Amino acid sequence: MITLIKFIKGRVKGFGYAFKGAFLLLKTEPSIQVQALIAIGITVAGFYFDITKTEWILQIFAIGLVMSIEGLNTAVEEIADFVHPDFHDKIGLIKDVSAGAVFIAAVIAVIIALIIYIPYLI
Ligand SMILES: Nc1ncnc2c1ncn2[C@@H]1O[C@H](COP(=O)(O)OP(=O)(O)OP(=O)(O)O)[C@@H](O)[C@H]1O
Repeated sequence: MITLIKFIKGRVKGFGYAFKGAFLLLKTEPSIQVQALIAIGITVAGFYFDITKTEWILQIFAIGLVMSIEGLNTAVEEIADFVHPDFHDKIGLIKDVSAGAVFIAAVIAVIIALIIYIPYLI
């Protein structure tokens, strides 16, 4: 029983840290702020065009994919700047690869958006 309470307390604590991290990202990261605005815009579009349940799922998945990978990209950039604040080719490569992951997710999200909305617009 005590182990279970400890476990639950640990998870609640972990959730608190994660919530703080998400809040910090939204408060301090311009790219996440832009993505959050796009997410709001596309959500309004979803209601406007009355998209289907499956389209909502795809849309929410795409938003989550881009924003969560952007969060990880920010973490990678922070680690890179912390372990090696000076210019280094390897740090540049690490940051480029990390940004590349965001780019892939963003391209996927745009493709999903086009598949959803083009039929409503033609
Ligand atoms: N210490 C460094 N050494 C070598 N190249 C770097 C270094 N810091 C940044 N770069 C290069 O500059 C690019 C931009 O890095 P930066 O840390 O400014 O990220 P950013 O794309 O502006 O991040 P964001 O806009 O998400 O905060 C990197 O992708 C990398 O090519």
